[in-house]
Amino acid sequence: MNARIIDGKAISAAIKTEVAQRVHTLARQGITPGLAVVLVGEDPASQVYVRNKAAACEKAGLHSKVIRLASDTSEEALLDVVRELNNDASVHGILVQLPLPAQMNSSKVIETIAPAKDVDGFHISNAGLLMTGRPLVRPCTPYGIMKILESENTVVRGAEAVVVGASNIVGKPMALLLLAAGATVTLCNSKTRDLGAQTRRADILVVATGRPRMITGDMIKPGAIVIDVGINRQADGKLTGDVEFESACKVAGAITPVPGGVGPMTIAMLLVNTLEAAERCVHI
Ligand SMILES: Nc1nc(=O)c2c([nH]1)NC[C@@H]1CN(c3ccc(C(=O)N[C@@H](CCC(=O)O)C(=O)O)cc3)C=[N+]21
Repeated sequence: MNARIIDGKAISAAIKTEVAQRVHTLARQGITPGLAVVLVGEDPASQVYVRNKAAACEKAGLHSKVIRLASDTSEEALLDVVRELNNDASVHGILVQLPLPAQMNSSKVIETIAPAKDVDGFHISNAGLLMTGRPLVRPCTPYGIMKILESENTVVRGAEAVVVGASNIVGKPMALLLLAAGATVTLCNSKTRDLGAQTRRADILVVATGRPRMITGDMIKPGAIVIDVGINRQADGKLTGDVEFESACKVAGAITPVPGGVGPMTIAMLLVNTLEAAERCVHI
């Protein structure tokens, strides 16, 4: 058997087209959705992501600005920038690129962002709303994965879903979104005993560990849908996921590639979250 390769670029393009239409509708009411991305330091990977986000905004008709701060910026100076953006009516979404330099307390920075402008969905208030089943802003990567499942017509209700990796950014919100959609969810972490025994039960397997190729074909249930969140740069410069693609393809029913899978969806959902933050300004 050979897995169907899920085209995250195509799914994200369709979402971005829909965003562009809704941006056009808002424009008639005199509102242009605005995203502010704050980048502290010169991490080259972060620079690439930030450029991609800005380009995607421009293409969909959103306004975006990037605020670049030196890597030795103090936490208080960054908090001042965030507070200023909170008070800026032209800014509907604020994203502080992670990871932050060591002198910064990321939680404190995230908790300073106004929850309604927290388009990453990382603020404790958005995390709490998601946990209690009335989400406001959903984290972009898990939200994008739900859109992939929808686009693949995957039956989530009643399915066995296994999430590997329990981060606040991907694993935990992913588990909550799958649970809300009716899946039976197992959330694995780095201490999980016999990981393969867990992953082999999964109809839906989401892997977000940051460990290149750790999930191999023998750990996958035949016919499963496999979602690879990993983006690992190899020595040869190429990207690889957290799933060993070649062996996984022989067992899975469908699989997301890296690149071209989850990554583009994250950006598309960032646009959706920013658009919806702007739409909420009209409705209240
Ligand atoms: N506050 C915050 N929010 C984030 O959402 C956030 C962050 N910090 N820090 C870094 C990670 C990483 N991230 C990616 C987004 C898109 C791609 C993406 O579009 N990837 C393409 C190509 C990537 C390439 O070629 O380098 C793909 O997978 O096809 C990747 C990674 C968002 N992040």
